[in-house]
Amino acid sequence: MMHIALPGHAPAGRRPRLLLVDDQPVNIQALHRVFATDCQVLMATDGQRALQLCRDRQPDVVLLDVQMPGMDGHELCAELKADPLLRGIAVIFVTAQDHPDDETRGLDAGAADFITKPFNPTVVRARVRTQLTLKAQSDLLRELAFVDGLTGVHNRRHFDERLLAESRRAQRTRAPLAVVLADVDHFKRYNDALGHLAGDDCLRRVAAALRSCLRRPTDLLARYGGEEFVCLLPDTDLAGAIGVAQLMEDTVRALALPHPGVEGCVTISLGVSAGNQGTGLVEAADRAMYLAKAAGRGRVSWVES
Ligand SMILES: Nc1nc2c(ncn2[C@@H]2O[C@H](COP(=O)(O)OP(=O)(O)OP(=O)(O)O)[C@@H](O)[C@H]2O)c(=O)[nH]1
Repeated sequence: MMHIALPGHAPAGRRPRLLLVDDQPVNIQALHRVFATDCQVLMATDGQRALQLCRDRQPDVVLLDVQMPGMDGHELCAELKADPLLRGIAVIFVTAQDHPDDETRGLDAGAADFITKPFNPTVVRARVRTQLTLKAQSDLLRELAFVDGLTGVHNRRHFDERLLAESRRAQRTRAPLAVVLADVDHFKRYNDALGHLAGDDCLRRVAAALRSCLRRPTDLLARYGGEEFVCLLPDTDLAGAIGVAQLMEDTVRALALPHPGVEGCVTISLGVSAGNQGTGLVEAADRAMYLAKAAGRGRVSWVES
């Protein structure tokens, strides 16, 4: 078999992740042999299990049998394309049918390509490689679109998307989820005293300090707007999140950035909330942050949910 190198630039440097869906294990085995060396291969023999794997493991490409008992390939493809968190997964239908109407139906449902059985391994590899390259490029563009230009941390759009995904996960697993909001104190006075360029530099240094406080790969820091930052901490309860917030307060204070507007140094006020579902967490953290402001700034407050 001619060897075609598969792109290795999937998100976070991981190997491309492929999901094989077919109700006949023998077909899955045949495809598994083609991709086992280059890809992380996930397998499912029914549509429901495949959908769950898409939610839990976010494959880059799905090779999907059209005819399956229960949820068939078209239904699964429609489910994926209707979900904002899953619609980026490229779907390639693998089917015994080669009637143009079937192909049109599949492409209309959002499939990226079509492969007919019995398949030629070299052709399948080439087609999957094309989809993996396109997927890696669109992941890169998404990544760039999700970064804040001033500070280099994620932006609010990315936070909102991750909050939705982590909320679903927290509800499913009953794991706690925490949000920390951090706002630079008297930042208007800082800008007024030193100018906007110095203000921008201050925001960059605060962002770097906040980022240094996050240790887990699943923790997320984003610029929420202006001089406000937000952290999403999966699998973290209120006590854990208060600890992270306190470390952030200490770390920014330790920068000892002079703040002429208050005759002291730059501080942040933080609000913390935690719960089993994302809805209301940001609002609760915002309320807590205003409590920290009202209590004198440069401190952490929290609300139980
Ligand atoms: N330099 C700079 N300033 C910004 C940026 N985004 C927002 N700001 C400024 O941040 C200031 C926020 O002011 P306020 O919302 O009144 O809050 P504050 O002065 O920090 O006061 P407290 O939050 O009550 O401590 C405004 O002057 C904004 O212009 C930015 O990207 N760069």
